Amino acid sequence: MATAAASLPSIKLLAESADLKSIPSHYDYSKNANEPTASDPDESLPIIDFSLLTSGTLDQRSKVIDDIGRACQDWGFFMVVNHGVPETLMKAVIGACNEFFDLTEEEKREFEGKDVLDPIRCGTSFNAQKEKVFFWRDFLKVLVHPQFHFPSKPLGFSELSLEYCERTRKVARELLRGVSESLGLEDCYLDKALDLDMGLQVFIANLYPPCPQPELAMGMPPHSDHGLLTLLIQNDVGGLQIQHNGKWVNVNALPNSFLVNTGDHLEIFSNGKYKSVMHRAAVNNKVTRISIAMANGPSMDTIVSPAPKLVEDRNRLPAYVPMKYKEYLALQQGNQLDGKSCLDRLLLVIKSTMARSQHPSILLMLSVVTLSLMSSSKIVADARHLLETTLPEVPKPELPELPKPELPELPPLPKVELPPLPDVPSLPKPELPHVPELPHLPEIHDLPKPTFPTIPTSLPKDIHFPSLSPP
Ligand SMILES: O=C(O)CCC(=O)C(=O)O
Ligand SMILES: [Fe+2]
Repeated sequence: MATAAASLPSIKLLAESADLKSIPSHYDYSKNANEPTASDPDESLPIIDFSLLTSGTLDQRSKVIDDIGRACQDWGFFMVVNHGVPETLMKAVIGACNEFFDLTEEEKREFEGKDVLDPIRCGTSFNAQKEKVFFWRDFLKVLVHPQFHFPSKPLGFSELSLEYCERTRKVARELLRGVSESLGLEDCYLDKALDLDMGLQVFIANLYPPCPQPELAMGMPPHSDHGLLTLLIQNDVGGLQIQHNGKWVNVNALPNSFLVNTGDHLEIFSNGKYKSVMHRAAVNNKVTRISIAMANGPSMDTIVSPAPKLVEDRNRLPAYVPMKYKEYLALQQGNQLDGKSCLDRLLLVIKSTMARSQHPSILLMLSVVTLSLMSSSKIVADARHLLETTLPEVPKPELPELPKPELPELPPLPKVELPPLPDVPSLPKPELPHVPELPHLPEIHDLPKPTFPTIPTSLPKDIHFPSLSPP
């Protein structure tokens, strides 16, 4: 595939080639995966009025926070209205993206990038080096925070996008404060735990030109996003579909709204309460669709694990192995885009335990393996202590080789009842060593008698005494 990938033209070029009546077979996604078609949703998609979050009364704010929590839990998706980002700015950035994709193939090659973590990358499909079937999509992907990078062409694109990135980042951070509160945490808990001051923001522009056989091709296959929340806008042409209650539903966007979806790192952080939503982009045979997704995540160096407060305080087992965000990103971006396969790797320990273990002690032991990878040293220490003191006879289990799992849907985690800690036996009174008696002090002998100088007893003979007789 590497040869085909290396010579793969942009989808724009292919779509514009004269007389294209059918798609080349390596764009036929239907051969690869029989994806069910989408329909319009039975109920209306959740709508969040952003202005009530920032300037509503206390009651209005707490209602919006409840709505955000419910939307994250039931849908993994909501539309945000009254967000304060000017519509003119949104439209101008979409227009500038269109101009970028209009650059010549050679001009765009300057921004191609090599590595999946390069700050500026453009190309076609998702990861053409790894794919067997390609997607009907060209893209530009730029890391815009904590450092702002951007292509130097077309003129003015970078300045306009900087403004747009900053405005959407503010909206995303405000929404994440609401998300944090909706989880029963302080509004700044998530922000601090995931170091959002240094949070990664990625600007992703997608171009989906008209496709002669839209029912066979796929713009973007089913996937979840890696970050916390993604804010998406489009050029008034629909195509986004999300999975809801096992069915694919069309997202019919409200004018001037952000389409917001939950990402894998929100699922990890909330310990599975807010699942990242599966979504895909369908294509059409009439007009070009452009979308801009702003992915907002933790800082690249944060090791993300389920929020300790959600695990410790609520007596839950963490359901995901911790991983540095940067490594997760490299893993997801460096492979084929395949549903939630990347996130599933972090879930495997628990899943395989659930699937194979009949014995709660094995569940406990494997949980300790999970826990020992976690940052909360208190939980790890408690769990290890428990294992050592209550289960000394349990042999280390021989874990079978895990096949590329066809795993059943994860049933809800059972609450593991931890046995009470054993009584600590009282320590025997220590035998104190015998302290030897002090030796007698030596007797102080009489001081030697001082020798006094001998005082002469007779006067010297030659002393002359004056005569005492009267003269
Ligand atoms: O274009 C769309 O509607 C979806 C894009 C998307 O999912 C993404 O860029 O991650
Ligand atoms: Fe996405």
